[in-house]
Amino acid sequence: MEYVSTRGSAPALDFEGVTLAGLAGDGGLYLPREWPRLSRAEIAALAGLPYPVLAARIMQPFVGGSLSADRLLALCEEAYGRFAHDAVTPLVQLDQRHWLLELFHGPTLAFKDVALQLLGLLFEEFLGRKGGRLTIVGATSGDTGSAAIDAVAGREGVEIFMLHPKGRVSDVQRRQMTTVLAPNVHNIAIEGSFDDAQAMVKRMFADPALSGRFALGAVNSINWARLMAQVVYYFAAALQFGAPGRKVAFSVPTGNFGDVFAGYVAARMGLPIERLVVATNVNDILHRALADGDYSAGEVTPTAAPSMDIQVSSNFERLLFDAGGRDGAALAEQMKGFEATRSMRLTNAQRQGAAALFASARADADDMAQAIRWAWDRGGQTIDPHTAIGLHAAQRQQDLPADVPIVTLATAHPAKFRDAVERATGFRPALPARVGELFEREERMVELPGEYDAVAGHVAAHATPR
Ligand SMILES: Cc1ncc(COP(=O)(O)O)c(C=O)c1O
Ligand SMILES: N[C@@H](CCOP(=O)(O)O)C(=O)O
Repeated sequence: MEYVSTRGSAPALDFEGVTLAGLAGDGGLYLPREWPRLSRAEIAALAGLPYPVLAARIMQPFVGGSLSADRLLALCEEAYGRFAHDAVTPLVQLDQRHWLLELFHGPTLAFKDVALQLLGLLFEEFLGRKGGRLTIVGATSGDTGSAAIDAVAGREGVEIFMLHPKGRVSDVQRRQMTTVLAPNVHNIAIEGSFDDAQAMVKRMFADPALSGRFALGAVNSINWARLMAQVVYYFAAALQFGAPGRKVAFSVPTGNFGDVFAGYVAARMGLPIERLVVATNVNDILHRALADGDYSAGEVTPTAAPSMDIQVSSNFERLLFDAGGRDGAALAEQMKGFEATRSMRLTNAQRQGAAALFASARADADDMAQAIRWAWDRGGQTIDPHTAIGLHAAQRQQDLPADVPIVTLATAHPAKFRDAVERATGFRPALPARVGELFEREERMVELPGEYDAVAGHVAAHATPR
């Protein structure tokens, strides 16, 4: 399998290459040159497989010659063996129509674990072969940070510098990062928003002072391997509803467009998906882009769903490339314009390509609280604010055919955001024992101004050269 950049000029790489590279050298994001397709019979044959086996089967065409089938399966068994539910990503029914796909049974209680537990192992595998080292630079609005740190803490040959927006993640999210005291973990709280942190990370990849001295790697969903691992749970859910014989719709709480793009990949592989609903909070650039073609970023508004407080949504570029006709040179121009003005219009081809599968909806604070209460009224089901935004959007899809179930992706455990859940329901969810005594532990992080030179200088001073 060969991977190409959305901006057309970086060299094509194999799976091992894109996993270690993260961002493409031309500033674009890697995608497979062609989508592997599964026939209806091949999809039907996947029903009933244990999650790690299903994961290895779905991912093998993307991994190609970089790992043998046996080795990939062994890594999947190790990664998903750390989940607290046998099904890994279980389905829960809310009513006749609405279901939750619980993605938070991993070690850090968010959907990010599904991909990052595997990515940590892939880094170790590939670095072990080459004998190199990797300096990971990442940005988080709360969940990627803790999942990535858990996946790489203490691993040989890897160090991680994780930027988060100071004061804009929940206490549980912050402590899940800052109480990991392994020497290869560096937490940096910056003044500003997640968008500022993400822009700095992308700039580091293009900065010869850093990329020349250190082998930079990515754990954000700019790294193709993140998305690849997330494709699996769309298959796992749809198979339980009778795929390929029955269609399913998914509602996805969205920020950086990685999770919902993984659903798009599943559809491109042949999984019959009726609709993908992009659910946003008031940071609604994606809702505006899909509804009327206006992709213009405003200031980020802090909300009770902080992990979705994002305006510049990295993976949207992958959709614009694929749905818009895969013209890398034209997209590079379009993205250059966006980077200069923070605004662009989608082309007709991009809008039509997206409209074939995607719908969108936006939820404000009241919509979110109402959705949390609605689930609570269904037998005391607790959902977190991000999941609630997805559920709100799912409930707006009244035009779906009556026999199509709609599955909301439950992206975080409610206890990660227990203040918001308690405000909406009066019930305070307890943290599962597997995260330990978070509030008893020492924290370690540095605080830096939201200035590139300060942050890049800190990384350069503390990272280990290649
Ligand atoms: C709990 C939660 N829900 C939803 C999202 C949005 O997912 P994505 O950025 O893949 O769109 C995130 C962060 O990415 C998250 O942490
Ligand atoms: N919501 C994310 C933001 C980073 O997204 P990613 O999927 O690109 O890593 C977070 O919680 O950190």
